[in-house]
Amino acid sequence: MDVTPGAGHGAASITLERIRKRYPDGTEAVRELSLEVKAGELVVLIGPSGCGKSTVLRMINRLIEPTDGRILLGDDDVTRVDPVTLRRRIGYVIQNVGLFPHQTVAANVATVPGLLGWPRERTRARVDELLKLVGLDPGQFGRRYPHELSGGQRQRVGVARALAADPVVLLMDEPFSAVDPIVRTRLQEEFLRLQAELRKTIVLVTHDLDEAVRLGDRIAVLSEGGRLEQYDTPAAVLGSPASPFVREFVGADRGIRKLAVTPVTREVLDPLPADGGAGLPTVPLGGSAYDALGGLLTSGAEHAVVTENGRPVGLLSRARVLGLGVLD
Ligand SMILES: Nc1ncnc2c1ncn2[C@@H]1O[C@H](COP(=O)(O)OP(=O)(O)OP(=O)(O)O)[C@@H](O)[C@H]1O
Repeated sequence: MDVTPGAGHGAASITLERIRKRYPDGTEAVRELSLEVKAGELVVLIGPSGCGKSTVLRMINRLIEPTDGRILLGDDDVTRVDPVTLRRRIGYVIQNVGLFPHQTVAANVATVPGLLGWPRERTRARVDELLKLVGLDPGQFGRRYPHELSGGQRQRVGVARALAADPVVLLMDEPFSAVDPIVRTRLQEEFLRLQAELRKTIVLVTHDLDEAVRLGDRIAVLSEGGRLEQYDTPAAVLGSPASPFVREFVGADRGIRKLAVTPVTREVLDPLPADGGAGLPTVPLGGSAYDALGGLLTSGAEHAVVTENGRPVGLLSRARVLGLGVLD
């Protein structure tokens, strides 16, 4: 089994082997797709509307049955596992969360532990732990009903519910798209922190390229019929699109987007001047080239001092930063 270093407890790889989905009306939603997601990896499926992203996601937890092909969770063929048992091992988060409106937040999060017959105390402790994990105070929010929450809070409850029974895989279909852009960015940041801790295997569907670039360890770009156009890191998808389709899809501003996923490394630094760069703006080593450029433009300076643990290690020029956004 393919596992990324530091994969979370029980995280399983997902292997799609030549899967196909033809709906009863003859629509070929997915013609043939093979894809491997390593244990502990966050993979984003992106592509234009109708290209089959949701169909692929729902075949993994068998809300939709594949017409052909195999899907493995770790070494288990999902088509041989009872679908209900399967879904308890897989967390699923959808756009409008799908919380039960007449149940409290705590009861919503406790859904799967309840189905699994966990003792009440264990369930209660788990619910409290998860609400804290997603940044909601259990005492304050546990007794509320979904309509008494903001959109962002509902989304967090959705994530807590999906994580409740410690699933081996998390599937997320446009999880952050129902909230406004500012809340979305904050939820994405919180989610990345959570994932750094949990290291679940996650497949996330989105329309939003910035979200894909920000969240994905790897991005799978799909075109109509679930055709895999490129499967690579965000920097590679932006920097070296594998086909005219991908080039067009990632758009004209991909150079800027590439800066956002490219760190400032020692290789691009010049030596510090004799005065140590006094008065120049500072940027951290390992920070994004995009943020470094932002710092340079805001201060109006041509150079910034790059620091590591607060100590200056070199000089970064505007030209060097812009060079990092140059594309193949
Ligand atoms: N139950 C169904 N019966 C027939 N065709 C369907 C069914 N569900 C989806 N489709 C079709 O399958 C194709 C893929 O749909 P899917 O929802 O997987 O795409 P998507 O990439 O997730 O789209 P979007 O980004 O708009 O949500 C589309 O052409 C859609 O119309």
